[in-house]
Amino acid sequence: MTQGNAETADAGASGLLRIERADRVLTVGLNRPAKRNALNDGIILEIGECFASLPEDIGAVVIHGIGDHFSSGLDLSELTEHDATGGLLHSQMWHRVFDRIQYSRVPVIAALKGAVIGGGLELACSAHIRVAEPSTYFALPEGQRGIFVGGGGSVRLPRLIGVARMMDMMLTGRVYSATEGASYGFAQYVTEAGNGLGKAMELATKVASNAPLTNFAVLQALPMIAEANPQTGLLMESLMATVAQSDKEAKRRIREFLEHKTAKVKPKS
Ligand SMILES: COc1cc(/C=C/C(=O)SCCNC(=O)CCNC(=O)[C@H](O)C(C)(C)COP(=O)(O)OP(=O)(O)OC[C@H]2O[C@@H](n3cnc4c(N)ncnc43)[C@H](O)[C@@H]2OP(=O)(O)O)ccc1O
Repeated sequence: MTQGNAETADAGASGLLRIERADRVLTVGLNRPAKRNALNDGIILEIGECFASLPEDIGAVVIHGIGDHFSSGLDLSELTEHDATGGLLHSQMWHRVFDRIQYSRVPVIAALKGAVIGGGLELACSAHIRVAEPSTYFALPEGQRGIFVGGGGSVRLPRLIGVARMMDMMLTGRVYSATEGASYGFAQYVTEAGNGLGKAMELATKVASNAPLTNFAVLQALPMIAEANPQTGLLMESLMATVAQSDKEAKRRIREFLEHKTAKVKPKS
């Protein structure tokens, strides 16, 4: 990990990640541009360490790619070293790391550009919000390589884009542009060229200003509620709402609004 400034998290020192901090936002840069940020074991393990040891006062994380691409996916030069058992362990290692992202205490925003391929797309899907520059393209070329997704893609991607579209992607190798991707749910924002990281930082600063308990409920409870049967879901919602509103942070924020001390909710003029 490259030391960005004195407040940089301490996930390792290999240079595979460039981790920097701006106020309450941590940026995690995949730093193998010569290999188009292909995800080798080293970089996956460092991502895992980084998310396991997020500083307590961090409010959001932005993950991005150094160079022209987010990530070209699994480092294909390493996969050939695995037998079946090794393959299983490898995939499960990715699952653990990407779960740390998905179940992170704070929101994670992926700033995408260029290639978002295979395991790179699986990584992006474990984030909570995805921002794409116009250069971004999404693809799952596993079929061409004779492999299958191994980073949780078969679980997370159908939930974003549907089983039929994922089947089409995997069977035909179809490449989706940034705008197509956004319309299908790969990305929530498409920015101007060169502004992906800036937009992601802007969003991260905004989400980091939310009450931590609300962010926690959105990240941890919302996905479970959405998949639960309606009765269970509604009960979970009521419980979560009760916990959140009894927190002193909610009381403080609501009082500030009633005393006209905080911003109103208005559309941008
Ligand atoms: C099965 O268990 C799994 C699976 C997985 C996840 C699976 C996957 O991710 S499958 C998808 C794998 N990725 C690809 O097939 C993409 C391959 N790369 C490209 O198509 C191109 O490199 C590019 C991304 C479009 C960029 O093109 P360009 O800008 O022209 O750059 P290049 O000259 O091609 O590349 C420069 C340099 O980087 C090397 N490289 C690029 N991508 C990879 C890669 N994915 N793996 C290894 N190396 C890569 C390329 O070879 C060049 O190297 P040189 O030495 O020649 O300079 C997950 C978990 C499981 O358990």
